[in-house]
Amino acid sequence: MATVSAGAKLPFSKMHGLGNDFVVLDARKHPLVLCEHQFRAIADRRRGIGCDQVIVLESARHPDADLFMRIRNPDGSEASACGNATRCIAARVMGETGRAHAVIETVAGLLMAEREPGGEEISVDMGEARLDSSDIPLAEACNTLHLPIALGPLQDGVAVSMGNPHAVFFVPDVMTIDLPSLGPQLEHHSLFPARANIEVVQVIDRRRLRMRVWERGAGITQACGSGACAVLVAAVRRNLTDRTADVVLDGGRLIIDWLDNGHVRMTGAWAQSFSGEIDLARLSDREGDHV
Ligand SMILES: N[C@H](CCC[C@H](N)C(=O)O)C(=O)O
Repeated sequence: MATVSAGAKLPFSKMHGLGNDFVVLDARKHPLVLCEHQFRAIADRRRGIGCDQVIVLESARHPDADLFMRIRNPDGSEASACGNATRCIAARVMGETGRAHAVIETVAGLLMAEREPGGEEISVDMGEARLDSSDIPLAEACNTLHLPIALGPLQDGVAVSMGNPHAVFFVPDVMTIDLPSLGPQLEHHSLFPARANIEVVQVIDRRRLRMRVWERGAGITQACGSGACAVLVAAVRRNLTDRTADVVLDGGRLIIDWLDNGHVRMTGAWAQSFSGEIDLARLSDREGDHV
């Protein structure tokens, strides 16, 4: 793959799902190799464009897929799943093809997406929820329904993988939890060798959950699609909700279904914000540099 010359100007588009925002780079025609520090610089809200994840569109590897979606967190780490971005990219593919469905290939596998009647919302089959310690992954074999860690008000969590690791903690009121302090401590807990996305959730009733999230490699975001899937699965495993529920995040509502085949379907809105060009020569990872 050709690396991007320092003087390159990169076209991008901004999209978001419930306020979880993305810089989208289209490398389907011209392969793109960016260094970790360039991803960090692009995602930086002070020195770069600013986003929760940088999404790179690549040519599909799988014959059934429309494209391959690569996901990078603001810290430069690569993630295997991003529910909100999957809805945005699926909507973009549907706009390009005129079809009401799309197949998005990710590191975690093929994701099937459909446009809902009315077109405002997209449903994505996010694949199977994985529940075994080794699949999360956890550093030791344990009961993923009752994690052996406690930090202040966050205790007795539930681990779920949606292709990326999540630790879900049930609390009486999500607005009382000091996520900026507790989130990073748990993200980096020794039980999570690949770190973890941390969700706090309160049960409103058997069809409604309220959650907030500290995302691995990103911090607090307005919404986390894979996290909402993990929260619903955890609540069903604890017999706190039905297998379909509204999950209300800071940025809005997702409908999550844990299907009989073990897959999790997520339905929600998406949005295109604006587009522009990134002048890579001006992006720098040095603290204090300004674009
Ligand atoms: N921070 C996540 C990736 C983004 C997930 C989130 N934005 C979503 O919508 O699922 C991770 O490292 O696994």
